Amino acid sequence: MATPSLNLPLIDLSSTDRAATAKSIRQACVEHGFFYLINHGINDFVVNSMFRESNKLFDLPLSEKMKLEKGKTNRGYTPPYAQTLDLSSKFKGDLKEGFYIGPIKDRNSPNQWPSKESLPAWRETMESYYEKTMNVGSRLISLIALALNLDENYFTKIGALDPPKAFLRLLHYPGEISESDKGNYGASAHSDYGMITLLVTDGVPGLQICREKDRYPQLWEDVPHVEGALIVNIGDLMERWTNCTFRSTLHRVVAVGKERYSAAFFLVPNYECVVECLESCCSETSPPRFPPIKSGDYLMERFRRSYGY
Ligand SMILES: O=C(O)CCC(=O)C(=O)O
Ligand SMILES: [Fe+2]
Repeated sequence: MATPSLNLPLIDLSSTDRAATAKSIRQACVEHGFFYLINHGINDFVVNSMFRESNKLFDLPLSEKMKLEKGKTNRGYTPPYAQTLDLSSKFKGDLKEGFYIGPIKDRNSPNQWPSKESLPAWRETMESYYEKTMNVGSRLISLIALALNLDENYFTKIGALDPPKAFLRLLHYPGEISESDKGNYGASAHSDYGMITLLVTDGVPGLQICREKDRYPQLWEDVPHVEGALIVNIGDLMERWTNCTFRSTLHRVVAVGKERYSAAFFLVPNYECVVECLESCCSETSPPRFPPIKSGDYLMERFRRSYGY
């Protein structure tokens, strides 16, 4: 049976009617946990430059990339099979390789960069993409606060974005796969861990979502490419904050026999921030479903399990 395709909502970040935009965001997050963001202001040149440099990094020999291997602070290169997003997967790991870039100004945990000799424009290009996406993410978070009937600066005021914490993960999925990897995934089924994720892809298909995670059998639907749009999805900590009013939707990347590049920007709450049910999302009849948890504790545990350490 062919996989159905979805018509996810389109949210226009340039709209001056913030109340109407917040309303559309609320509907998208309640119904899908995924939407397209258009008119976000990150121009094609910035996105294309990011992909061009990302391509160059993944083209380096494995031995070169392994010199930049990610440590426990989550910055640097992750080879194929390093992570298994679906903890029930029978394969030795997901097919993707990746590269994490953390907060640019974080002096305690510096990023790793390829040498200027091998990739002279790399760092500058990635820092520029990171800053621009962070800016879009912050604007979106204030609209999400409005969508939750909160003050637009709510998440900044409670320290979730102070200082902002986000990881840009460049991803590369192989085209051809070996016999033993038949049935394996580029990225196996998972939901993201943080507040929101802002994703761009090179247009090669593969991303699918499953809206009802508890339904059996699961129904997976293709997320079509929309030129120029970012794909935004809600993460698990936002789902906890909203007492499941907003959905953190299960998704995966299937192997389509074609090489694929994407870049996921994970906006996560500052590690010191305590995530607990928002007042606007609980009532006597709908009490909090999760106990309060420190963002850093939650995220470290999720990372640890997916990387098997
Ligand atoms: O590459 C994609 O389209 C999705 C990646 C993803 O879901 C992730 O890295 O969390
Ligand atoms: Fe994801």
